[in-house]
Amino acid sequence: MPSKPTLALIAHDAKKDAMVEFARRHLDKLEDFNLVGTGTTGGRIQEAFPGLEITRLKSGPLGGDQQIGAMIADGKLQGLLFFVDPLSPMPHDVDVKALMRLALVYDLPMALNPSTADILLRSARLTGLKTSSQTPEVGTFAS
Ligand SMILES: O=C(CO)COP(=O)(O)O
Repeated sequence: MPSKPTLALIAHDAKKDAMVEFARRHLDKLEDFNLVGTGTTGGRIQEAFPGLEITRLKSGPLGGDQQIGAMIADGKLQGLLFFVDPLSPMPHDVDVKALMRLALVYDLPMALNPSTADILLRSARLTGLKTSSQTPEVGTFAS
């Protein structure tokens, strides 16, 4: 039996309630994935839903975004739900940007707000049809 696809959940502080609410709406569906999350986001989800397994990485500002970026580069992630706060300055803005950039480089399904995440989670593409292990065309980066 194929292993479950891996889905990363990340939310900035102002969006953490929205992420918990999103998880509540999709609890059944989320069980179809290996879940990983940045430290605080993962903690909030664990606290709200103790039966749901989620691997917690470091907190975003302490390297969690970069850990998830590395998973994308290694082909270990099939989807990213990243509820971004567009109204607050972030000390780790460069990490946020780098993570989104890798999701774009590898054409990883990525949702940045709950309404798009609702759509993405319904997509068959996310449930195992795609892996992010393809290396982008080297020519893409030629100067
Ligand atoms: O800062 C984050 C993403 O950029 C999220 O990290 P936390 O889930 O640890 O708050």
